[in-house]
Amino acid sequence: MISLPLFSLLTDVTVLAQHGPTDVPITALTLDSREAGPGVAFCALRGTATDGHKFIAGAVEKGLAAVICEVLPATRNPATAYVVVKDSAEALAHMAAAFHGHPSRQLQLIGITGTNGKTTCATLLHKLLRELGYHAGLLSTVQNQIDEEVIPSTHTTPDAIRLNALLARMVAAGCTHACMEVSSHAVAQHRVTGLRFVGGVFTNLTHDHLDYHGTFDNYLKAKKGFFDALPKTAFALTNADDKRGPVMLQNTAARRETYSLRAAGTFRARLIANEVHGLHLEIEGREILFRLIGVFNAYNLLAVYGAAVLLGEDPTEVLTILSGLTTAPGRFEPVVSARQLVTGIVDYAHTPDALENVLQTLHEIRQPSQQIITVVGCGGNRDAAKRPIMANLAARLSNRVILTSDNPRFEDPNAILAQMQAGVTAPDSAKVLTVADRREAIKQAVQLAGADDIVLVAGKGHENYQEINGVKAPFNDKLILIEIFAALGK
Ligand SMILES: CC(=O)N[C@H]1[C@@H](OP(=O)(O)OP(=O)(O)OC[C@H]2O[C@@H](n3ccc(=O)[nH]c3=O)[C@H](O)[C@@H]2O)O[C@H](CO)[C@@H](O)[C@@H]1O[C@H](C)C(=O)N[C@@H](C)C(=O)N[C@H](CCC(=O)O)C(=O)O
Ligand SMILES: Nc1ncnc2c1ncn2[C@@H]1O[C@H](COP(=O)(O)OP(=O)(O)OP(=O)(O)O)[C@@H](O)[C@H]1O
Ligand SMILES: N[C@H](CCC[C@H](N)C(=O)O)C(=O)O
Ligand SMILES: [Mg+2]
Repeated sequence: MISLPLFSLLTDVTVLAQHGPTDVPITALTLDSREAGPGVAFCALRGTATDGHKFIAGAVEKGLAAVICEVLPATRNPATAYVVVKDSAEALAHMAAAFHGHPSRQLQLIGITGTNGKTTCATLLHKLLRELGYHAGLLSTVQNQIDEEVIPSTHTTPDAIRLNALLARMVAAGCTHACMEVSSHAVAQHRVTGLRFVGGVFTNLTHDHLDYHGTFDNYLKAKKGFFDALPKTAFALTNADDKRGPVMLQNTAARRETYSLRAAGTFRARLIANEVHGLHLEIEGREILFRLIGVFNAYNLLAVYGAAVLLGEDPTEVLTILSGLTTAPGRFEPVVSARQLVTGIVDYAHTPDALENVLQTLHEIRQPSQQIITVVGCGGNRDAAKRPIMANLAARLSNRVILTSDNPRFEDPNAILAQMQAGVTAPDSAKVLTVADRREAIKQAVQLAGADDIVLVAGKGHENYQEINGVKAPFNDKLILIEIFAALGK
């Protein structure tokens, strides 16, 4: 069990005031008063729904060792240490890193940020490092991994306590490298503050999460914040073809590197062909076939190639391994029916840009006779502005569309669907059906599909649940597609 004196956790924290004992032993950190108890240091965070400061008194009653807060409570327990800081989330991140012995400093830690492609790039880089022979960890939306051991993930980027605990487990298991996704929420909430990265990668920035960040500019600032905090020993690798790619490098101390399919850059690729069985690319003079499909994946592959070369790996060996890798679960994943009459594609496209890319890719690789039937929904309690845009795109780029539910959470599924329908233009409306029940929607799409047609089921990818009113019921697009193909004899 870890037990460290409070003062040793505060080395990197700017303390405004301190009351009570300073050398109390801390055996656990928490950001949730419900986990309070003897030996625990509770950080009171201001959240989106409530304020952790409200729970300080209740937590202290449970025998808390220390409280980290922005506002000192008027009544205090003399046996408890109170540490006043400017920003509790920032303080918590530094304390969590110190509590776990700064595991990021013992790893080659690479962070990947951007609207789309983080999971794909982090997963590919992890697979690549494993095939190069390293012990390596992964923190991603789909799952966390220590080498091949899978640890379920709850967030794209876990909170600072869980994050540092996971990195420490990686170090203990002998990992030399770790790849992680850095979400904009994580940057805004200081989940990654205090970590030492050897490299940062930016994929792209398009519409998402405006409900949380308020404006696109704030969303951009959150992503850029990650690059701004990179040390000068790190590399900062950005997508030169993305409108916001160069902005990411503006204020970073890190070594500035770029990748591009269209312009000059440290790492350059040329698209030779984008076909149903994969991508044919020329990377730095070498022509290679890859198993991933879609031009967007050419960017992901190039980003991963660049990161690996910047880590000092041999370019030829990296390309050889990359050419054999398959995509992350639920990312443009083909599901072919037993009798091969219909092709299903399960994809995690849950933003307008991702959906457009995936549909565009299907247009590029399909035979002219193949129809595209799209099943798509938009998440509840998430950015509502993307709903009409996604429905509009789906209708414009598909032969038929079934609008359905995707984790309605605490919203009325029919209200979400009405907002989606509002984006469909009158000429496209005849192509669009609305079926709130997702299983029924997938079934109707498969029924509509003729021989050889393509059914795209978008939005949930690897997810194995449908979240309705706070309850996650088992639901997996891929398994349901397989079941429906069998039931309908396709
Ligand atoms: C919007 C958001 O990011 N919310 C995260 C945030 O919760 P919150 O701000 O709502 O917290 P709150 O309920 O207001 O409570 C404030 C504080 O009081 C504490 N509290 C609360 C009640 C109590 O009795 N006692 C107590 O101490 C809470 O523990 C919290 O520290 O802090 C929590 C603890 O770290 C997170 O679990 C929670 O993630 C929620 C579940 C979530 O859905 N987050 C999503 C949006 C998210 O983070 N997504 C990103 C990116 C997705 C992507 O594009 O890939 C991710 O990285 O996963
Ligand atoms: N480089 C890319 N550019 C645009 N779209 C992409 C790119 N890579 C993947 N996509 C699309 O975005 C979807 C999500 O990809 P991925 O899971 O890799 O992104 P992510 O950034 O991890 O998403 P999240 O923020 O939800 O964790 C994919 O299913 C695909 O449709
Ligand atoms: N990381 C994203 C995932 C969205 C996936 C989609 N299926 C949804 O539920 O909206 C989020 O939490 O906003
Ligand atoms: Mg992800």
